[in-house]
Amino acid sequence: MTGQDKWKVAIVGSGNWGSAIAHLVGKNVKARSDRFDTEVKMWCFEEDFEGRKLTEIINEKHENVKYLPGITLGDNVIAEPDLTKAIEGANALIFVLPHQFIGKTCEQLQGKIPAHAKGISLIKGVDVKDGEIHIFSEVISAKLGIECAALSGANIANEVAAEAFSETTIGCRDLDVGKKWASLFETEKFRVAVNRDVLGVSLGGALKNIVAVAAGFVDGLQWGNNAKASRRCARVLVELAIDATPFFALEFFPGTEPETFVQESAGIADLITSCLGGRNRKCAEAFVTTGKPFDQLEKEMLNGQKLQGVETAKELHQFLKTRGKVDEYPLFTFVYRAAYEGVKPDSLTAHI
Ligand SMILES: NC(=O)C1=CN([C@@H]2O[C@H](COP(=O)(O)OP(=O)(O)OC[C@H]3O[C@@H](n4cnc5c(N)ncnc54)[C@H](O)[C@@H]3O)[C@@H](O)[C@H]2O)C=CC1
Ligand SMILES: O=C(CO)COP(=O)(O)O
Repeated sequence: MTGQDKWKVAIVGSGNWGSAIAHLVGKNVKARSDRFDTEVKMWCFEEDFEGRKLTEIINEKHENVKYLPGITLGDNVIAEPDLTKAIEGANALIFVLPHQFIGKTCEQLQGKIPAHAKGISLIKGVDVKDGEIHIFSEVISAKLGIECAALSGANIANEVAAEAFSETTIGCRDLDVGKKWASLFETEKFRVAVNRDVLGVSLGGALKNIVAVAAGFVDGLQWGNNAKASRRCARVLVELAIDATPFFALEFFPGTEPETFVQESAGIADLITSCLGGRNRKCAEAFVTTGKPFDQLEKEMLNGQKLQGVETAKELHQFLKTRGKVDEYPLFTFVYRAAYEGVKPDSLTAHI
């Protein structure tokens, strides 16, 4: 399949971001029916909501009442609880799940996707196993035997769904295919840039989730605005983040283009929006103010949505340990130790 063929789209995932994307894609496939089949199936991990199946409610109300209430999905977006049925006949697959679920989901899809199909990963995280690290586009490609691009940016889902202005980046090795993906997502208010840097686009989104946790600690500590702006807190966090992310990317993912972190929405822009308004930041602030562990805060504060930052900090820590590099990434290591080993968030300034 090339950028010229007509695409039939399926969305694998239906959480907060998955549903926001379904809102955009549902509209775009109708408006661009010369390029896309107008029906979009969206796989939902089935659950009960107020005594009924969530998929039934979504298909009746055209709204994901649990993960994106108040936003219409369009009657051409069909929620489907059976994964195999959801992807049947599709040749363009959008993967948008919390990163901890993608491995098992791909295993269920093995042998069911034609080799000419195209994939795109909207997942922010990394896969760490047996001392190896991979971005999720690589995991999807390896497990399903299809080309897989990446989309990432400063994209808080509720804002994108409400059609507030946002930018994003698609990394795709074949630029024609990348442009076709862009035409599936782009609206006047959701601007899409395309480059070939699948690694940089993916790593910016994965690593900023850890930094957003540290930013939440700083907010929770309530040291005031002077401290937030000081060299040892916010500025150091951001400076370290700006350094550490491309440094990590170039060390372990050779071929990453460092400009992506500076120029693209998938880089610093996402770092900023996540440190200001993301779920990782919010729960990390509460971690400091309440003293509750992250898994409890996730349950109490996110209504089924999933935190990615502390999990990524743990996975990255395991990886850095196997490579003897823990001390070379003090910010990532600090977040791991504060989240899992009882290191006090207020010792941040001593650690970085
Ligand atoms: N929400 C946001 O603002 C943004 C999220 N992202 C990224 O997109 C990815 C998906 O995030 P969201 O759509 O927000 O998800 P979410 O955080 O809303 O997670 C809830 C989703 O996980 C599903 N789920 C729960 N248990 C499952 C299981 N065992 N197997 C499969 N699915 C299961 C739920 O059914 C639900 O659809 C993440 O990597 C996230 O970092 C990227 C940009 C913005
Ligand atoms: O990726 C995001 C914004 O671009 C969302 O970040 P959180 O998962 O911290 O909400």
